[in-house]
Amino acid sequence: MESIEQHINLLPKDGDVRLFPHFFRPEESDRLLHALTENIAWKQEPIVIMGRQVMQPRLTAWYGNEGKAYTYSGVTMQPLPWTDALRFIKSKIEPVAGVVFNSALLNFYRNGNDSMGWHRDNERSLGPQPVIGSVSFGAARYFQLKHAKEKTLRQQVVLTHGSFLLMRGHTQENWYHGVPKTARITEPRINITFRIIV
Ligand SMILES: O=C(O)CCC(=O)C(=O)O
Ligand SMILES: [Fe+2]
Repeated sequence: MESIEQHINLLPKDGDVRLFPHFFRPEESDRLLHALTENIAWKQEPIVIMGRQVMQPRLTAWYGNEGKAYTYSGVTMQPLPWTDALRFIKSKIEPVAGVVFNSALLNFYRNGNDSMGWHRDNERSLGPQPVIGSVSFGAARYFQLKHAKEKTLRQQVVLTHGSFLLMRGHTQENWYHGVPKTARITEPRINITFRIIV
């Protein structure tokens, strides 16, 4: 099994982010990309930014254990039950992450014009020092991190088809992350962030 110790921390301080670029084999990743594209209840949801309702620049879905509701921008969402593909992915990453996840936010980036703005996954419902397991399939996209206080501290990695990124420790307190728009990418990308709602 892959272990965290074989992978260096991508952050210079104040957090812990490890990347496993080829966590799932290419054929397995193709199969999972297909299953997730077809069998997830993808929706484009509105969000409120500075008092105005706008559509999110990507499709999303929320899956998890029964009873683990999730509140996001004032809206409480009930999770859909795990699909086979999600259960399979969860079972592969949990031994490496060293935790058992109970929910997942899924994002579908239709092309390079879809994105995720700078944010921290530091909601109260995730508890202190949350462990977040992020799995990606499809188009390779940049994943960026920037320190909350020291604006010159930045990190960027490419999240490829079948990669696994683990964020833990003080990362969500001290670092923002996001997925910028990218010109010329026409292929979709799916990302799943597995979480623990406490
Ligand atoms: O798409 C990604 O790689 C990032 C997703 C993310 O940050 C999130 O779901 O909170
Ligand atoms: Fe995030």
